[in-house]
Amino acid sequence: MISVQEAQSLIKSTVRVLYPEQKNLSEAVGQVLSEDVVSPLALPPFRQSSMDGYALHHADVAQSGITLPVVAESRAGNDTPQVLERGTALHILTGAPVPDGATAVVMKEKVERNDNEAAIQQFPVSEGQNVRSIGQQIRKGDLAMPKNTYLTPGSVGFLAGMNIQNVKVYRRPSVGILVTGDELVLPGNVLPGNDLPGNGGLRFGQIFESSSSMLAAVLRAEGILEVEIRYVPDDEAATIAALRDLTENNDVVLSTGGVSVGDYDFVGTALEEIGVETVFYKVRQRPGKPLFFGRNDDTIIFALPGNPASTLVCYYEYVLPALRLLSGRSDCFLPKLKLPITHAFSFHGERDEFLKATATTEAVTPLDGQESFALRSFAIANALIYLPAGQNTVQPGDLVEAHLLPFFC
Ligand SMILES: Nc1nc2c(c(=O)[nH]1)N[C@H]1C(S)=C(S)[C@@H](COP(=O)(O)OP(=O)(O)OC[C@H]3O[C@@H](n4cnc5c(N)ncnc54)[C@H](O)[C@@H]3O)O[C@H]1N2
Ligand code: MOO
Repeated sequence: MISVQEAQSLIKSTVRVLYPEQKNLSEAVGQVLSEDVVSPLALPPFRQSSMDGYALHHADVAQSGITLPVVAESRAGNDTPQVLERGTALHILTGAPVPDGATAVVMKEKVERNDNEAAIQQFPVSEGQNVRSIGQQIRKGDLAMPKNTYLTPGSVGFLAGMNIQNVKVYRRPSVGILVTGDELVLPGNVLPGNDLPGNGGLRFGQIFESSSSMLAAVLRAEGILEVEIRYVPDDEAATIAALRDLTENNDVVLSTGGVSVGDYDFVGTALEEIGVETVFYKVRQRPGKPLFFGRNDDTIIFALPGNPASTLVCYYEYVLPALRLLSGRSDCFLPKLKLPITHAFSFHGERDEFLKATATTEAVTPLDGQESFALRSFAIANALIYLPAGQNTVQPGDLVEAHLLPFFC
């Protein structure tokens, strides 16, 4: 059994970034640039007014109240270059080209307009005031965004403003999910005769399968939509066949259940049978001890423990970082904050604990119902508290490490 830190560093050292692809800019948000983007033009491309007002030569305003004739107008979209004579003013609107000869724009609120004259109620007027210079944001040929930058909506807007329509980004992984378990019934798949009052549609011994919807949901939240889900009973041959198919067809395979030591846990045998190389098996943590991580050619494989809360903790702490590394992100782990805990908590044993919690920027509260079979606390959690085995008793106000889930805002 290895530590949480050893497991996470093995993931970092094992996972290699996927090859890049050309993507339409509008579809590339959330992906990582695989090459530098250089600006093909200066922004702004011409001298622009940043205010509605009057363009003039700043030296023409020798005192407040000076009056200048208004000789022309420039509005946004004006495509005719203009020249301003000394001693005159030009009515200008925000975003419009500033004429040659004008060195400043005085905002409308500081001007009294009478017919064709503008009385400037400001002194002094400084050179360059309210004028955006050519290339003030970026010059032609400058590095706009370096390789390995994560594309946010802001990045998309910035690049669109340079007429960049396609970008080269690291590919997102495709994911195969293998769900194992004889006891599982797919939601919505209630068999005739089973919908007896009071049993919710289940036969004795059955439960509704929840982990595949949950995994598809966290993958969707990460922008991963290429997801293939296979369901198998606790049967060795079926598990081997499905795992082999998924491993051949995907960058990442996640299995749920059947990875512990039970007589009907066939995932371990199947992994061995198809030749998956073990990177680690079992992590000193609760929940999620029987986590397996391995690789087979270009595919990485996580066998996630079946208890749904264990599945999700392992997803956030190990699978998500691996998916991000594959996609070219280096900031792959959940962000961490040291926060005071609001309630006392203690545990026994030698495994580190991950507790479902609600966090604010001020404090973190462990939730009731930490058992690994239950998702009720996870349903409202926005953080995990990480307590190493050495910190097994905490009092209100003690600082603990909170790992913020992607939904923490
Ligand atoms: N003798 C031992 N028994 C167990 C050990 C151990 O060390 N020795 N470890 C326990 C721990 S910790 C965990 S976690 C589980 C993991 O076992 P598996 O990965 O083999 O999971 P299963 O037995 O198949 O399922 C566990 C539990 O979760 C439910 N489940 C499974 N898949 C789903 C799903 N897709 N949707 C909803 N619920 C699911 C399943 O019905 C079981 O209740 O092993 C312990 N045992
Ligand atoms: O890890 Mo098990 O995940 O303790 O229930």
